[in-house]
Amino acid sequence: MSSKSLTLSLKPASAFDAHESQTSKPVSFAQRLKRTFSPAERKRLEEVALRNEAIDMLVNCASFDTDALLARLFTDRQGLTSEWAAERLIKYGPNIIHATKPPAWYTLLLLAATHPFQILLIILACSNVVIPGNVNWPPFVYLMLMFLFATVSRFVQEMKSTSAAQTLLALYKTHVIAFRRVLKDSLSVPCKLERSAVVPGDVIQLTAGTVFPGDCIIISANDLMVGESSLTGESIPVQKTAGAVNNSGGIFDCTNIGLMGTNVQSGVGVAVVVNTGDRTFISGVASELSKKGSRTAYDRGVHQVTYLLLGITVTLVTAIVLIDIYYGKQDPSSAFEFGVATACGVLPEMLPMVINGNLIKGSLELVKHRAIVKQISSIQNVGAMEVLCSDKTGTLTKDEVVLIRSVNADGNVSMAPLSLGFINSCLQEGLKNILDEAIIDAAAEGFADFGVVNGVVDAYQCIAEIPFDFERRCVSVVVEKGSTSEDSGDTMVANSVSRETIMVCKGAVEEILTHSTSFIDNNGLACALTQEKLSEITEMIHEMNNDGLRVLGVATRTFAIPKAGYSKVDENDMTFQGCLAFLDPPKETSVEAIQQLRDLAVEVKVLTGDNLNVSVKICRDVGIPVTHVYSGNQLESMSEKEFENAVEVGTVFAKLSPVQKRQIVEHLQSKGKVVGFLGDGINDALALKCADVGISVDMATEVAKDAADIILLEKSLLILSHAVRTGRIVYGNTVKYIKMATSSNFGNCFSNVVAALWFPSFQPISAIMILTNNMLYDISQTTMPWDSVDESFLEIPRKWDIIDLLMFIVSIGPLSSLFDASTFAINLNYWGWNDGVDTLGFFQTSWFIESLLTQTIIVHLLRTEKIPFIQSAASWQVLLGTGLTCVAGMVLPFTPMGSLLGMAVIPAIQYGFIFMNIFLYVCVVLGGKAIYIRVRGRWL
Ligand SMILES: Nc1ncnc2c1ncn2[C@@H]1O[C@H](COP(=O)(O)OP(=O)(O)OP(=O)(O)O)[C@@H](O)[C@H]1O
Ligand SMILES: [Mg+2]
Repeated sequence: MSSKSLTLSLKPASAFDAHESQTSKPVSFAQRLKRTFSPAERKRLEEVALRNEAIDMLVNCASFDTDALLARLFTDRQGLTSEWAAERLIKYGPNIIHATKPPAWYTLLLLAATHPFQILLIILACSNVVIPGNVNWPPFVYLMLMFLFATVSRFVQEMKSTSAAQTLLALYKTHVIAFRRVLKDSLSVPCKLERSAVVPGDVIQLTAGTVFPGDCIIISANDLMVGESSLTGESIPVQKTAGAVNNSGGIFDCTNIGLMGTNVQSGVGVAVVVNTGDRTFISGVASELSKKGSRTAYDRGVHQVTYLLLGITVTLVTAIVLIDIYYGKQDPSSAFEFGVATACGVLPEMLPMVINGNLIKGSLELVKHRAIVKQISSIQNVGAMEVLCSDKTGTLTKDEVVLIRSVNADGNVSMAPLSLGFINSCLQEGLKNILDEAIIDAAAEGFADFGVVNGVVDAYQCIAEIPFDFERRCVSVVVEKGSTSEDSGDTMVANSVSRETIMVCKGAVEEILTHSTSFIDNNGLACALTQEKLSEITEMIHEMNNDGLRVLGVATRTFAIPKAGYSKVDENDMTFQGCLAFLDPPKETSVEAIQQLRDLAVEVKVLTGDNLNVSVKICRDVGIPVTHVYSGNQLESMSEKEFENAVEVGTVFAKLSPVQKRQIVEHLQSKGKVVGFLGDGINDALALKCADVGISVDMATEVAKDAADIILLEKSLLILSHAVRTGRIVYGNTVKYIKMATSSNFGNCFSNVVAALWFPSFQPISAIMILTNNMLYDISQTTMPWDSVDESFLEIPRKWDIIDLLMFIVSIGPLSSLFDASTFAINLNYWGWNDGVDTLGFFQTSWFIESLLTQTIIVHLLRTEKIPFIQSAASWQVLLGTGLTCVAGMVLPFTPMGSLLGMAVIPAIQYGFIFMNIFLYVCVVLGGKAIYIRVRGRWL
């Protein structure tokens, strides 16, 4: 290592140091912080100050010319050396936003310990030891042990889910191309860097699909259009420029700034990274954005369930407390304590644990089927998916596009379109996709026959490019014949390609024809493109499309005098050179996969940017109905009503722009549908982000992968049917828990109201017994993710339905109250346990056992719509869990722990009464279930 490079490598760090030392430790600010805020708040505020400073510096940099900017960032156009990059990586840390890092273990522990349920346990525990003269240690110890157990189990579950999420994220990587060199004097090479390895000063390449890896200043741009919807919600891309700008308007007015997370929609360029990780603009809004972005069907469902349960709890508990106070059964503080314990009984506080357990299990299951779930909650949305919108290439068709025909405007085989297409595909730097690859492959073969493959591209110098975009659907390069290999091109390229400046445009054939005024005939002569000829060419293209061929048009325009710059408006008055036809055959598995999705009641719609005829042909081949097909233009000219109808009935939508793809997804969602979107292109990113579940593939563009929730390691619809089934199992086991827990807890709570009115002088169960009951039941429920789900349940999409949940709770819940009432009657009248003092232990113990047993046994009835054990049995884990809970409940009164809880050993005959009650209860629930299914048409 030379001393020169060492000096240079140290410079950046010290310069940035100086910058930071001004910002992070301004003495008065720090002192003020210390005086006013807690250490955690102080840290957060310091971070905010640092970020603001970094953003100010970014805006400041926007006004620098490129050389000054690079000097300021201690880098140059060749990029960083490996050593500089390594030093900066140590200094600034990996390029990760703090908000997306997993919480530390102590944060999880703190959250687990401060859950309302846990706080209540502490309050109840302390209430036994704080009143002087009434200190009761055993219940205190018991409640504290309960607190410990609940905290540890919640903490372990949270740790498991965090590490599973991290494992899944580690399977998925995002990249960017940066220029780096080994030493200062070495040649700079573009290298594929993982996004987390990008550091300030890195010089990165921008092509369509690139996601800005940090906050950057653009130093070179050619028709660079950047999508900022991830930040601003605005779907129209913004034109970016290179070079100094007036920065007085702020960050969004500086057209040379590319912010982290935004992406290149079209065009090419180079940018230098200024800020990374927590210093970026997006890091300040990351948590807000993630909140906004996560309102999927699942999240909406969970929110609704939470509010519903809170509503029910508050209503019933208020009723109990008021009745107790009214009858003077307890003093207000004990009534409140009892009320809170009852609330704990109703709330399924294991819900987050059960949901997480289910999600983790499902996500890890999907990895086996070669799909990575980026956001584990998406797994439920896949199960709920009713419509899958998909693009066409690589999904329905193979990812192996082959060029099979190159024809002129007369339909005769001609090498000119291929050679021109080849020049265009090789020289364009923007979006190179499988069509370009197919052209290059075919041209290489074709040219090889003529022995001139090498040198053709060298013979032409690209002087300008008008990059591809999905609105124009074409790309142009402007070339000049170079001097290095005089003869090489002439044999291949049509006569019109001479030594002049020529623009070669290739793209969707309809668009190319619209902008052409002449064509090259069989003799190589340019003729006027009449209406008649146009119809003839269109007819020829239709025929190729009907054979399943994708067709691109190629046209040229010659400039006698080179222009200073070229843009879209120059793509006019062109000479149509001919067509390139590609074979894009459907995958063998597509028919089966579509059928599988249909069997799972998932409707498939194809949303493509490609031509209508070829899309219809492919869809027909794979079994997608093609009776209602629409093109983007048709949709545009429709009234709102017509559009709604078209989106509803249509199965194939062609020639769509990226915004139209998103509009269709949005519209389906507004009709209450859960929508999935499968796509891999830049043009799919908006729709992917907007869908309830965005699905992309590992080979996709970075922007599509970024927007997706699930990444398939193989682009196959077959994986999707596994994903759908897994999602539905996850949903099934979650909803089972919610319905079972809430309905039986609701029943118990309702029985408490009945008891409060019936025998106002004492409580049917003590607060501590409610908590014990609740805890035993919850332990048995932790086995729920391992339960099996009936095949019939997996047949249709399942989504959260709050009305259904409410109906379930109020219809099934109170059934248990009937038998609770019967136990109360036996206790009061047969045994005479009604003094609320000497016989209180008997009364409360017998109801404790009865309520725990009914609640646990009923799990087997509620978990399936079929006849339990005979037609559908739970998994062994659930059988074991519920069995042990029942045994524990019955044994408890005989143990010292039982007496601690105030339990008494009840007469053997009372067990007989309880079992009889339970038997009758099971019969009634079976009957109730049959009626419920008949009326509501569903069970779970
Ligand atoms: N490399 C290219 N050069 C020129 N034109 C292209 C190129 N790639 C695509 N096009 C044109 O743009 C249109 C839309 O692009 P594309 O087919 O990739 O859209 P899409 O919605 O992703 O379709 P698909 O469903 O097939 O993936 C194509 O039909 C084609 O006419
Ligand atoms: Mg595509």
